[in-house]
Amino acid sequence: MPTIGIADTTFARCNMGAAAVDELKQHINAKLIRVTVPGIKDLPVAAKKLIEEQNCDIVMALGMPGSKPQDKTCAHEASTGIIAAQLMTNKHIIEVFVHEDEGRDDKELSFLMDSRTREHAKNVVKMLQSPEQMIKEAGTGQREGFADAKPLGR
Ligand SMILES: Cc1nc2c(=O)[nH]c(=O)nc-2n(C[C@H](O)[C@H](O)[C@H](O)CO)c1C
Repeated sequence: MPTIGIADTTFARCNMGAAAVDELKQHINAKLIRVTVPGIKDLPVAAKKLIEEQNCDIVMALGMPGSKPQDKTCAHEASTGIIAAQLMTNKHIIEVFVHEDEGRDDKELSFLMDSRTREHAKNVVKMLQSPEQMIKEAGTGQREGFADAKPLGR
């Protein structure tokens, strides 16, 4: 049985961790280990600890960068840290970030945070259980949250 780590933040304005747990439970029989940290810059070490200390096979790193310039910088730093943690551990850490200004209003932001989390949870299940399905979807313009892009058909 695989072990999946879920790391989320208190900074986010929706409970992304709960959405991930709910979606994963619908699709996979796995041990789920959840941690919550203050913000996205705390996610890299949280994910690394889930992999190294809790033996997670894969981790979802969930967060909401705010809309201010300093939040954008923070998001870039957090992403760099998450990539470094992946390289250090040789495990995937699926970064699920929803920028606060991606939604036109609170309703759309809430929808996006939930739907992007859930669609990436399904990606995690596929990556663990049926990587061949990911290959089938290569180049199909998949987008998590909003509508998929149109494939170019070549
Ligand atoms: C400026 C800033 N912006 C964000 C953000 O947009 N989203 C987020 O989740 N967290 C932010 N933080 C907090 C940091 O990620 C971190 O939690 C603190 O610096 C403590 O390590 C900070 C400090």
